[in-house]
Amino acid sequence: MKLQLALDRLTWNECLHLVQETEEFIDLIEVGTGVIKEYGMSIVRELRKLYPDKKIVADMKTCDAGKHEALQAFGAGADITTVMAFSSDLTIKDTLQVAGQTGKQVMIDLLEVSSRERMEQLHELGVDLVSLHVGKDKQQKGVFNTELFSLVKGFNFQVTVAGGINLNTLPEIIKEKPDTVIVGSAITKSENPHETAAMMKEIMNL
Ligand SMILES: O=C(CO)[C@H](O)[C@H](O)COP(=O)(O)O
Repeated sequence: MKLQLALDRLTWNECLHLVQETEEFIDLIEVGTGVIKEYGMSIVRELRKLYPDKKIVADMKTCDAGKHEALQAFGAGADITTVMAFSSDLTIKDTLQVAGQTGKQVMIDLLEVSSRERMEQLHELGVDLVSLHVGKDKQQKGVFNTELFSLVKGFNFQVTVAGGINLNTLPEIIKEKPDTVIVGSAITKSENPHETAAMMKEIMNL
């Protein structure tokens, strides 16, 4: 099971510092949407240069102009780009095509999507990687709940999970055996990100 560090609502230097602090425990670095809006592809390029062997996710949250945005993310060195599940099928197809041509991957963000019918359609489109996600704003009403896994049960997707996951909720989540757990604030706002990331990785390896 992999640990993905989400870098959100942080400055450039904070991002670099946090990756440096947690490097040995994280499998993927996610450059968050807000960080991309602030610094563009430059910070993806910088992280690629600093961490040539780490997988990098550009959380583009693409919902249109799929080809262009996928080329942007992959061109900057990202291994994975994110596309919203509610996007047009054409957007999803285009990004999957670019990923296929470049040997990269598309992660479909299931934020606010709860229909099994859409899961069928995503499967038909050739999607293989999805993210069960409770958004930052909605976390005011509760963080990631394992009931969400029922949405993807029976599909052969690689599953990642995100949404306010912390040391208390992690043990229940890993029982569902997601491929990747995405953690942002619980590490980035921790007093000791190194220690928190280490503890999370240890729980995941149990
Ligand atoms: O995609 C995101 C926000 O849209 C975050 O990367 C994801 O929710 C993880 O961060 P946190 O653990 O702080 O919720």
